Order: sequence, then C-alpha cells, then structure tokens
Amino acid sequence: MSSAEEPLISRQAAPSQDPDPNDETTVHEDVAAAASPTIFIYLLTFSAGISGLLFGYDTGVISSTLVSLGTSLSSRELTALDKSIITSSTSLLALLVSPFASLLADRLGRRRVVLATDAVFAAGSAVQTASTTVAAMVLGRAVVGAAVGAASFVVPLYVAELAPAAFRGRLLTVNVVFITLGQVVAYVVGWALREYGDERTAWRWMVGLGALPAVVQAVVIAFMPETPRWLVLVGRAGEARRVVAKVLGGKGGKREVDATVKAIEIEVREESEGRRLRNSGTGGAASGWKASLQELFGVSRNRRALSIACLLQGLQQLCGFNSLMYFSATIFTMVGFPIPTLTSLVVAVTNFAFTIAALFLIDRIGRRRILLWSIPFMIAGLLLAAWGFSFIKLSTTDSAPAKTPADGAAAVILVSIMVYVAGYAMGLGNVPWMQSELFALNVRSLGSGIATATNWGANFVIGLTFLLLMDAFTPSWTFVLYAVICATGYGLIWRFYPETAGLSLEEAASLLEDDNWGVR
Ligand SMILES: O[C@H]1[C@H](O)[C@@H](O)[C@H](O)[C@@H](O)[C@H]1O
Repeated sequence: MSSAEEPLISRQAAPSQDPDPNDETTVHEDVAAAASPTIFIYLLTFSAGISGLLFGYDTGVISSTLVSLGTSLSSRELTALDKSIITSSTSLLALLVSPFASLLADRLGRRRVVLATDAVFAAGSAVQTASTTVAAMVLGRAVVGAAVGAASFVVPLYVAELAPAAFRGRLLTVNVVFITLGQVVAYVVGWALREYGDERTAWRWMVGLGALPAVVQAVVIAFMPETPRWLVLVGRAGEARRVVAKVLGGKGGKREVDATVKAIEIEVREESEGRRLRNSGTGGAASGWKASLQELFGVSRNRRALSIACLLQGLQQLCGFNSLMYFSATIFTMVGFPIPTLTSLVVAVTNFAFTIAALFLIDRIGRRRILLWSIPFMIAGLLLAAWGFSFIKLSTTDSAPAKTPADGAAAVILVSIMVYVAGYAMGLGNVPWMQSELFALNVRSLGSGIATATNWGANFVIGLTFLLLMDAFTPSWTFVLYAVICATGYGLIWRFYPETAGLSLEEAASLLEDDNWGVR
C-alpha cells in the first residue's frame, strides 16, 4: 500500500463541491460512474489483487519457514538473532527502495516497473530457495523486500491511474484484503508442506512458491496497457486516447474519450505548472523537493496531517502485530502446540476475516471511533496473553516443543491472541492506510510517502527486536510492552485524531486547519 493514490480521487470523493457542468473533469467522472465493470476492470482488479497477495505471501511465509529451517542453513540451529535478521531484512529493503520507486515509475513508466518488480520477486524467491547459508537467505529476503517496497508504491499507482474514477476507491481497498489473504495462503501452504512434504525440502518449496504469483502477474500485465496519465506525461497523448477508449470498454463514445484525456492533460499541466512555480520560488529544479518539504513542514495543518498519519502508521507496526505474523509458528512451537503451523493459522485467518468486516464497517462507524473501540480489545488480548505466558517456561532458541505443555495456559494464549488480532484488524490494520485523505493535494504524495516509510521503519524495528525482547525480558513482559504502546497510542489518538468519516477530502483537510491540535 502506499501513497500512490489519486489526484482524481480527490474530486471523486468531494460530494460537497458543486459540479460545474462545463468542467470537463465532471464529464469525465459522470462517464466513469455510469460505466459498469468491463472485462478490463476485472483484469485490473485481478492484477491489483495479485500484487497484494504477493506482498502478503512473502511477509506471511516466514512464519512457517522459520520453524522448518532446522539446520539447513550454515549447518547449525538458527539463533534468535539469525531469525530476526532473516525476517526484518525484507522490511529494511522495502523501506530503502520505496522512495526510488516513484522516480523509476516516472522515468520508465508504471507498467514496466511493475514487470520489473515481478522479475525481482521471482529472483528473490529463487535465491531463498537455493540458499544454504544464513547470509544467502538474508540476501534472498532482502531482494524480495526490494520488490515489496517498489510494488507497494507502483501497483496502487498503476491501478489508480488506469481505473475509472467510479471503481478506483474499491480497487485500492482490494489491496489490503488481498495482503491478508496472501498471508492466509502462505500459512496454509506452510502448514501443508510441513505436514505432508519432505521435511528437508519443505521450506524451499514454501519460499520458492512465492515466485508463482509474480509470474502470473507478469503474464497478465504483459497484456495490459500503460496508464494514460503516464502516456500524457511523456507526450504520447494519441496512445493515451486508445487506452482510455479501452478502459471505458466501448461504453464511452469519442466525446467521453476526448473529455477524459483532456482532463488528464489539464491535470498534468497544472501539476507541472505548480512544480515550476514552486521551483522558481526556491531557486531551481534541484530544490523542488525542498519546496514540497517546506510546504509539508512549514504549514501548520500539513504538519498536523503528517503527525497523525505517521502516528497511525507507526502504531500499526509498533503495536506488535507483525511479531505474530512473522513468529506465530515459533511462538506456538514454544508453547507446545503439536502442529504449530496449523495453530498459527488462527492469526492469519482472524486477521483476514476481521479485515473484511472492517472494510464494510469503517465508513459507517468512522475511523476515529473504530480505533477507539478496537484498541482496548488489543490491550486486553495482550495483557491476557502476557498472563498466559507467565505459566510457561520457554526459550526462543528451542525448536522442540516445550516438554509439558500447560494446556490451560496454552488455551488462554491462543484465545487472547485471537482477541488481539481481531481488534487489530478492525482498526489499526486498516485505518492508517486511509492516510491520503488527511493531506491537501499539494503535499499528498510526499506526506503519504513519509507515512508509508514510517510504517516500514517501525515494521523493521518490530521484526528485528521481537525474539530478542522475548529472550531478554520474557514473553510476558514483551507483550506487556506492546500493551503499553497500544495504550499510549490510544491516548494520542483520543487527543489528536479528529473523525474524518463522511467528509470530503477537502473537508477532512480543512478540519486540520485549526491551530489548536487537540480534538474538540
Ligand atoms: O495493513 C496490513 C495488514 O494488516 C497486514 O496483515 C500486516 O502484515 C501489514 O503490516 C499491514 O500493513
């Protein structure tokens, strides 16, 4: 997920604005709204979905992989530090690569970058599958991380620019659902291969299968066009026209196609004009990004939007959810469950099911309110799990099940983890990704980019430190720590995050104008 959204969405999501019948953008959106899904839209949904699936698969598969590696890497048992580095190298590279994805996407085109990320995904899977040392595995995970970082920016951009306005919002939420579905698939594959596959090669299949969706996506994208917006950007308006005609699926006549291309041209022109003005004000193209940064940090309401977006994205990761996503099979092995990869499926399935529920409810309940309702469940789940862990003696370097599984404590841990995950998926798993609605158009891309980087940075910290914290402070105190982070986050959200549900992007942004940073 990322910042890639929507100059056009802003207008689509602004019902309070009076439509100007002479405004060609309005014509464009009317046409788009009238269109029912074409085969093309289904293909686009499919490719957006597959991308989320890939992201989810690659982040989820590490859970079963870690408990299946045995001594296959560097001929020894993995230490907690090995496991932490193998896991977190993916998010570190995603963090480092994502800022460059937008430059590449502007230079080479969106479609080519999507194809390139598919190749990188496949290469990363191949390196992991073939690895015989910890270092090679870390390299493979890092290569996949680079692909995740680039894809998480470029695929939403590709979809947003290609989809008609009426479908754009829905297509972007498809992404979150498919990420969590990809994690379920990874968990199921991990469990099946571990239970029914060859013990020595099972993990190689788990990571190798990650190449499959990348190949499928590449095949689909090979038959899909470049986005009209990029084509206009590089002066190929004729081609853009043909793509728009295809997107509208024969439902739009020449007038609609012309109006759509015109709207894109106006937008591209306005954007480059805006950039030119900003640059001339600050002394040249080199300082263009500086001007955007100044706007983002210099204007109070932008600063406030950025603080909220980063708070939510940071909290989404620092609350510890991905510790479970990455290490649930390790945790359930330690707790003494006989088939830990099967038990850990509850994490992925609960997350997936409640993510779907949340997407139906969020607009009705509101973002602020759904967070304030769901975080207490997370805190309760974490504290209950901490209590459950206090009855179990375990060590993270032991891959063998605990000798005497304390049944009652194991059940408490399992149920409390489900409560925590359900709470997470209802709120923090989703709401932060709606970040773009916080920002005014001129700082939206940069602001969402920084917030997304906050997500990857915090994800890296959690992946790297979880097992080490468990070793140093016991699982109970680690879970208490996450509960304290959630409680602090609750307080900050309560104090600083106003409700934006039901507001247009403009209304949401102007809500933040108020110099008083509190919520009244
Ligand atoms: O929104 C997603 C989702 O909640 C995933 O399950 C999680 O692994 C990601 O880190 C998060 O960004």
